[in-house]
Amino acid sequence: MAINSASTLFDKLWSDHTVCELDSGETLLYIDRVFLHERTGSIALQSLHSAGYKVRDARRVFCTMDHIVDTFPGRGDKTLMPSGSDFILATRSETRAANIRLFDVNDEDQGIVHVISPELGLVLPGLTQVCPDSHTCTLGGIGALAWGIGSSEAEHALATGTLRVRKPKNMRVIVDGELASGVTAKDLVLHLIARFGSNGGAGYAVEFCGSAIRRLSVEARFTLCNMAVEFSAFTAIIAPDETVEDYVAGRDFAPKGEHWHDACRYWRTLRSDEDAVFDRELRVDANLIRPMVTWGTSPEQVAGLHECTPDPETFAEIHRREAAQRALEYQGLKPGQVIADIAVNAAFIGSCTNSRISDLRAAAAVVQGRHIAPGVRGVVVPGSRRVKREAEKEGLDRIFTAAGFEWRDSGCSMCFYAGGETFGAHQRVISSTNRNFEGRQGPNTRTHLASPATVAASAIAGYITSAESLANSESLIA
Ligand SMILES: CC(C)[C@H](C(=O)O)[C@@H](O)C(=O)O
Ligand code: SF4
Repeated sequence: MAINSASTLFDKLWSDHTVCELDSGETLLYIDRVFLHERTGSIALQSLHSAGYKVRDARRVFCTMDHIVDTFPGRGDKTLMPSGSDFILATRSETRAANIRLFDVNDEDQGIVHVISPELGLVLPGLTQVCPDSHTCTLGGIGALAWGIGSSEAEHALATGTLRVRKPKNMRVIVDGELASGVTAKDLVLHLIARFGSNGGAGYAVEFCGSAIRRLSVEARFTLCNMAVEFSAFTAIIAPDETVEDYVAGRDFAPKGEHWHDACRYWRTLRSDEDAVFDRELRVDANLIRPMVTWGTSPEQVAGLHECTPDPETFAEIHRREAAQRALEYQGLKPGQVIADIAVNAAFIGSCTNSRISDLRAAAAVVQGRHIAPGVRGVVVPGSRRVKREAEKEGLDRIFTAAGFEWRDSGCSMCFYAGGETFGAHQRVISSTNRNFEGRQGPNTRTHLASPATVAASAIAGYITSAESLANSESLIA
């Protein structure tokens, strides 16, 4: 096959990990890291075990308890989800039998899978990492080639250290300009999905680049790449730079000494060539982005705070019209309602999208010295126990609890209804998570996705608002 000398970053990582091309048209890729969690990982391990296969190299496999485990302080193996502890116990015994490092319920490094793998330096720029979890694309933020797989693919990766994958096409999303103060990577990704649709990335590996991306912290890059799957992309990636090197340096499992320098030398080659050709290119002007909040039940049903819920009749395509009708009905909203006037019952700060220390700092900065509105329930769930400890060291927990929020232990918690805890039917939740599908936070619970700062401001106001509008309205009252 003729190889074009100019390649994209994605092509380079793909070819660096290619074991061979298969007759099926797939590529057999070398997998550097497999991550598991108790929801799907336990199933993959049990099935592998009962089929009589072994984990090929347990040193490259890690597992955490995040999805089903409760987040109440003092938690144990019992869960609100009926039969949840079966997953926990199975995960513990299977990982022990396979000699896999497990971040158990109360391990001090436990946390949401996509939060802990970069936090501990287990995933690194240029590595391939898979996990039976769709938000594995988060790790593209560090320059890793990471994507979510199914449980049976996880079995294949565990048994062989490789995976058969059909190569997606290349897309480049260039984000130039500067995000206005108070506008975050979450608003950026919601804006992208609003403009190009929740299907806009289907069939592509997306590289984010441009001046606005270079300015993002690594944690913000994780937020952006996290929602690549809500854009239907195979995955997303951002070329590692000095910001990434600073982030990785000194982490527990990061290379040290001479290995560190070798690693950095390799990471600096990890960029798309100037003349690399992308199959599709999109441009976004960061200056135009404002805080965004979803009104419907898909991340593409999203608008700026001062915009209105749409009138479904105005959609030309029938499927969009019907989807909008159904979404408004589920959400208990009418056409033409101003987003910023919608009252909320609950606020949730957490998830692999927005539960890192910078997210908690941003939310705490809004909450400080204020109290959540009467009747609103606020819950903050740090993404990992390390994030929790750091937040407590900085006194963020006290800011949240003084304002009336619950301060939890780490895990996925109410990002995803696992059959246990929920805010309840018809409760309207402003949430820093990534999915607003029907039932996502529990049967008939209504979800509005937003950045942590917007979630915090809305909890204080009792209705959807941005941090900036909250401050403005307070100064008017004062
Ligand atoms: C339970 C798990 C497989 C699922 C995923 O794949 O993403 C969950 O993490 C989610 O966010 O919906
Ligand atoms: S925090 Fe939410 S989105 Fe992330 S892995 Fe857990 S359930 Fe999935």
